Amino acid sequence: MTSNQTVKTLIQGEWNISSSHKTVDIYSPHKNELIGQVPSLSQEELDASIQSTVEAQVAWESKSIQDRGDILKKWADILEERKEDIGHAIMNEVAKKKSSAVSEVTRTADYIRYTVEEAFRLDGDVKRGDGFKGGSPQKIGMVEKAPLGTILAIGPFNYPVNLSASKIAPALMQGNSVIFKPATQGAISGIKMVEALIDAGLPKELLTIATGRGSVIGDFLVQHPSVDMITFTGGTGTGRHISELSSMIPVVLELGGKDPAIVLEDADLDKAAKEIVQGAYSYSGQRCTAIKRVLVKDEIADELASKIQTQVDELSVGMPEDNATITPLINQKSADAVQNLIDDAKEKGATVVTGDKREDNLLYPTLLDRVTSDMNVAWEEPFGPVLPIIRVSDQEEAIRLANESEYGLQASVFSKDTERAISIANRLEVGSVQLNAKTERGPDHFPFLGVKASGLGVQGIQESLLSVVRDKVTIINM
Ligand SMILES: NC(=O)C1=CN([C@@H]2O[C@H](COP(=O)(O)OP(=O)(O)OC[C@H]3O[C@@H](n4cnc5c(N)ncnc54)[C@H](OP(=O)(O)O)[C@@H]3O)[C@@H](O)[C@H]2O)C=CC1
Ligand SMILES: O=C(O)[C@H](O)COP(=O)(O)O
Repeated sequence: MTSNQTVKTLIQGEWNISSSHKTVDIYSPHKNELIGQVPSLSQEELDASIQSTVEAQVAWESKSIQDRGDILKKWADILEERKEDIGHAIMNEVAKKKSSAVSEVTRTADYIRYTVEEAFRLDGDVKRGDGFKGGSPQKIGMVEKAPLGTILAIGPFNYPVNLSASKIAPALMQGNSVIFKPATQGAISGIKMVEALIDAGLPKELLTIATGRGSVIGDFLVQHPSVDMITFTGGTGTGRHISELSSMIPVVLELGGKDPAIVLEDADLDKAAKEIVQGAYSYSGQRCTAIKRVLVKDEIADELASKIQTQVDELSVGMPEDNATITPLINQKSADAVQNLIDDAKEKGATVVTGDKREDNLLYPTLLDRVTSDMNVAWEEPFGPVLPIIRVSDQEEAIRLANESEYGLQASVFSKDTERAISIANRLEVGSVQLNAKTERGPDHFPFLGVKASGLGVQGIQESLLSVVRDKVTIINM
């Protein structure tokens, strides 16, 4: 494929390829064929584009919030009009089943609309000087929310449109400009999403799409002196690296997880099994919020395992075009990593209840029982369709194992005794706890956060809007 088949990126206010003609190949995970190329930008090109994006921010900030909102609402409408086309790109690039790929686009349009409305409601504050002992009533403090400047938004492959727009929309709405670094596997979808934004009327200079491999351009972007804030979703290793490199700027990190489902003896086991299977296996387990281990009381473990197995065996396995739930993983390396976890558990005595079958990067949904703490799958995050069942003797052991993980994104607790479930929830070191339901991010206006190795800062619509502004205080001395 030559460079004239390369998908153009947005640099210095123009849709363009790299002047070096260097590109990165994008292969479809399930067809295993080249589906396009994106420009591999040099540091010099990025630097020039960041400069023009920084300069464009001044005029954008001075626009009225209504005008900014109009452009973003139009963006949402265009995304919805193009949901099939963009959904198709997502499906091709990350092997997400067609219906979920399309609903990722409509979910994104809804997210943008809510962001606009929420931004209208986020007013500043007025402080009285005499509210503090000795303060003068002649002093009035006007506390406004000012944009931080230029936001570096870095997204992961698994939601290449939604998790990018959920960073870009709040940043723009609050008057910032944006450097968008899409995941390489997902960059074509990300570019299509930005095309819709430009067609909605966003000034082109206001956004740079920094295409190229994160391993090549990532450190340069993160350390760029014109970046005023970083918002990142991706792996914990990358997130840690970014937080070490960045200096004196705010950073929001949404990282990996090892979400436990704690199932108590008084739970509705049919409901628990259904929620656990949906939570663990949708999009082949490639979700940070996927249920990644079951901690179950020994006395009900056989029954629960059997109910989970029945449902796992009903999951459709195949291609994203056919709307299969289990589709090929993002690449061979990821499939190898998941397979290694399964093999390690088997060697150490785990029981394969179902699954453990592989065709290239297509892994069949796998359920492991009698997983113990010496097995890697008890602790590591598999970004794939494998679920370990860990049997516990009592509630205390479940809480201890849940909290022993380095991760702390979400957890589920299944019990008919709500007070008991809440008291367990209060002891879990995670961002959110779901009572009697699977772990998941939505609804999207709820705060979404991870603690420990799962993240730093909070997303969610209001929280994301607040993460890209600072207080600007003007004191009137009457
Ligand atoms: N908590 C949450 O909300 C979520 C967490 N995740 C986590 O993300 C992981 C899977 O996503 P994946 O895309 O593989 O994650 P990665 O961490 O591999 O990549 C995420 C993004 O970071 C970029 N990147 C890579 N190196 C650098 C660097 N040095 N500096 C700056 N950016 C860099 C990548 O670019 P490139 O693609 O070019 O390498 C990509 O855009 C899982 O661990 C999952 O749990 C995923 C979704 C949601
Ligand atoms: O990337 C992820 O995994 C998401 O943040 C989780 O979103 P979901 O729970 O809506 O799939």
